[in-house]
Amino acid sequence: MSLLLVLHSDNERLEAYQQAVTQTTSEVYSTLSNLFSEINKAQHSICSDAELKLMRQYLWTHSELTDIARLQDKQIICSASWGKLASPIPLPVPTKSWQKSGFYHWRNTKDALQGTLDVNMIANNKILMLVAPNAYSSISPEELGTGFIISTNDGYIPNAFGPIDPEDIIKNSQSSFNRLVHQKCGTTGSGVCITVYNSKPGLLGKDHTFLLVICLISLVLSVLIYITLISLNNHRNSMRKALKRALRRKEIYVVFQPKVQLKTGRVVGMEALARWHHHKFGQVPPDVFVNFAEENGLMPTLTRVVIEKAIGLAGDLLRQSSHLSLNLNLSMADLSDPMLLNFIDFQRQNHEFNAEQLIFEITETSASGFEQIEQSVDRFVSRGYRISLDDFGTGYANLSWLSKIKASEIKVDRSFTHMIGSPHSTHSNTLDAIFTLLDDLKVSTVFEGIETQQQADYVLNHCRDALGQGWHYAKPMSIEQLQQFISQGYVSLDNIRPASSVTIRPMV
Ligand SMILES: Nc1nc2c(ncn2[C@@H]2O[C@@H]3COP(=O)(O)O[C@H]4[C@@H](O)[C@H](n5cnc6c(=O)[nH]c(N)nc65)O[C@@H]4COP(=O)(O)O[C@H]3[C@H]2O)c(=O)[nH]1
Repeated sequence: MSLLLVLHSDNERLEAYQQAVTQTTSEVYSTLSNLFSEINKAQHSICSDAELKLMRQYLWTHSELTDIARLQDKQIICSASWGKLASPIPLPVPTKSWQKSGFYHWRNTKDALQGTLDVNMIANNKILMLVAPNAYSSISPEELGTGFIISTNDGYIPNAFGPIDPEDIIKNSQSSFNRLVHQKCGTTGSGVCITVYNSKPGLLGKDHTFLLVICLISLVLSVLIYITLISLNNHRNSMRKALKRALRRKEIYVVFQPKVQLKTGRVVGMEALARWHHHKFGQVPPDVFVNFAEENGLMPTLTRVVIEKAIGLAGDLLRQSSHLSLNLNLSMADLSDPMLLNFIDFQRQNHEFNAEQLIFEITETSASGFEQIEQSVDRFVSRGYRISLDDFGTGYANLSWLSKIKASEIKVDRSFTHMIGSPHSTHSNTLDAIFTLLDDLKVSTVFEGIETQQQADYVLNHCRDALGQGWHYAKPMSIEQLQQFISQGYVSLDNIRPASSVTIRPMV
């Protein structure tokens, strides 16, 4: 990520650098072409005092030049700095000549007058300009490894600066992982191309302080990640220990949520839901500790504790009211637990109620191991227990499950119930499809998560025999509250109505 940001900022900086080189080049080129035409236009006699005066005025006002000279027969005969020469100086061989325009160029050649400095020179048949070596100093790159190249459209390079052979950059002008290259042609008004490059993009080009800062930041981040992972691991470890202890001490407790027949408002059963309160972690949500138990192989114990507690609390009620059922949640691991059925039988026989009053909820979480699940379900059914398909509509293989698993109840996930009243047409289409499917299946259907009267009415209008569960009727509660709820009817508890105009009737 940080590398990408560095590369992005490298690109932006190179773009700005290209603009600066383009601007300086335009200025130098327009100065030179103005001077050529101004001196030509002046029509003074060659090397006269008037011409020398004019050349000096130009020289002093243009810092890009070190001298302006007058030529005759390819020899220098006077210059703004040196005046009339005692004897003419022949011009060196140019690096490049353009026959058509009559211009010559010398790149990095010894100054034709003094022979000391390496300069760039440009001339036509009459005038020679010596370009100051510092003409481009204002755009010398600050970045390590950055340079520029000015090239004409016939491939000649009048000026270049930077650590890499300019020919090499022009030949391979594509950017690569170790070189960023930007090239633009025709933007200076003189037809030349400006190429800028960074031969050390990304972290390669950063100075030691920058790299040190990056290393320190990475180190601090690694340490933070390490500490977070360690503390997460410690948290998991201490949670694992706490859950084990809670299971050993049977501190997991059970609450019950009533299941209501929508058309009569009668309570027909209840679902047992596990709860865990820990002095340090607080009230841990069941989704969390159930998953945690699954991941840590604690599921067989958790399921046994919940079943024992739920039957222990609700057993008498079930014996006295044979029309009531108790829903218990099972995980996939429980289905393949060979001793679980015997444990359930034992708990049930202690309280002497019918096997069919127990409904075991299973959730489709994976399409794998399907045959094994089918066999386990058959074992439960053969002992008289009932099976409920929980969270219907959210699993992997609803229809194939329905055709093979001997489920006597389907619990429609609350996400569907919550679509009721939604203005989206896709939601009402989905609901229509669910109701048609359920109508064909002819099994008992429970709508989970009914929270409003509107939802209760809608379900009842589409499915006369539907059962419902949700906060509209009651939230999960203790067994004492449940008994009171059943005997009084929920109207007196929450002051809410049953579906349509149905009145709730006290049970038992
Ligand atoms: N928003 C909304 N929620 C409603 C409403 N009515 C009921 N609920 C919640 O919906 C969940 C229904 O249980 P579930 O689908 O079996 O889903 C359960 C079940 O899969 C799992 N679970 C709970 N107890 C046990 C257990 O003893 N064993 C196993 N294996 N899983 C359990 O944890 C899940 C969550 O349990 P809870 O948090 O108790 O959440 C419960 C219940 O409190 C409503 O109107 N609106």
